[in-house]
Amino acid sequence: MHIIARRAAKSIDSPVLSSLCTSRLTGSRRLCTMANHSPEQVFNKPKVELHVHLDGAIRVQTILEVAKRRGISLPANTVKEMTPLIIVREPATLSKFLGKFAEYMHVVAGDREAIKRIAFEFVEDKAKEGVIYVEVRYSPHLLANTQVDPIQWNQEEGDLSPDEVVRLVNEGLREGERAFDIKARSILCCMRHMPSWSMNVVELCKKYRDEGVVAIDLAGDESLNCEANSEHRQAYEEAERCGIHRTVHAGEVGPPTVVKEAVEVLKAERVGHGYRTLEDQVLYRNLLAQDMHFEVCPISSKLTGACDSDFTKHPVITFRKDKANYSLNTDDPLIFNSSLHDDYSIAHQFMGFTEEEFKRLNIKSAESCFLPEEEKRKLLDKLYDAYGMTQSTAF
Ligand SMILES: O=c1[nH]cnc2c1ncn2[C@@H]1O[C@H](CO)[C@@H](O)[C@H]1O
Repeated sequence: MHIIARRAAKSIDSPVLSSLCTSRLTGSRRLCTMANHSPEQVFNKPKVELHVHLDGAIRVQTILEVAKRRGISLPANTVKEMTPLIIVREPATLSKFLGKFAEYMHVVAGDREAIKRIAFEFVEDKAKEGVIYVEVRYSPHLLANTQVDPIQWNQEEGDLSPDEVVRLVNEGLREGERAFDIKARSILCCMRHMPSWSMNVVELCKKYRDEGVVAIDLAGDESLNCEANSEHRQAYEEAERCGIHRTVHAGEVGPPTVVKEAVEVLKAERVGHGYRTLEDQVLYRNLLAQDMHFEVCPISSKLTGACDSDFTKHPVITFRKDKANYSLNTDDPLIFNSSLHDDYSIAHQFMGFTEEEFKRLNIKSAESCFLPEEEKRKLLDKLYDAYGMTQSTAF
């Protein structure tokens, strides 16, 4: 099998793989040993990532440096001491996981330099993982300290608006693209518990659609609000009216009705996670027939408690068997202490993914990305080329 490229890689000693594998809740020992000691990297080829949160993908070192510069005291001063305070090691709940953002968001929120920096460094980190196209998402309101009600993370009112946050992230991503030769676009998140922000989110999507913002998302705790509030619905209606692309976190921990609503009411073109779709076979078959894209995040789904902690029972195995349209993504690599290589390794080692399937899912990801058609075509050509395929031999 040619799937494994022999190369020294970060994933070799990946803390997440060893912690996931030594967990009593995970699969077999043989696979664990392989994950811990294998000097090999799964699928060392260009990749596309569609579901990753900017504020869940910050470097711990950056958090420490920004805190120091701003005179913000943290409970730890080194990466080694700070990391355990931020990460989730064992399967928890989505609500508990979301609480982890409070450990560090106050450090970067409201700070222009930090926001631009995290966007730039994000692109560098993705380039190192072999990602050639990424769509990164965040809530501008969670990083602002004015023109947002309520101001988050106990910040004092300042002068950084959600609008300026978007401009700063755009700049950081653009500089990252130039420096690391990959393409990065962004998705702006509405938050389930903050419907009053949503119209502003869609307005920002419209304003910055020519500067790298490609879509709107609805994130946050689906377990608390199963039905989208009318303000979210209005924002999505406006997005559709203006041709802004749409994705929605749905069926991660919420029931299949959330997925149905996302697709039928919010007119989502992709589903964030979507695991619980499988509980409604009629809905699932319909979505398969529509070639709906599922943004799957394996490690995340275990640590948020969204899926069974045994990876050999993961819904993406069914997606693969059914030749569904899905991507593999990290979601929040900071909090899961993971990398995209780790997610691919899990898919390979516990779910039997082959090189053929990795190629197929990356091509489906590119087809489902929110780039304009011509740019999408170029991205697809790059992948076909890197995978030694012509379009006629495509899946
Ligand atoms: O897996 C997830 N499910 C739902 N919401 C999430 C997940 N990961 C992050 N966020 C939420 O999205 C916000 C904007 O990036 C994050 O601040 C977090 O609250």
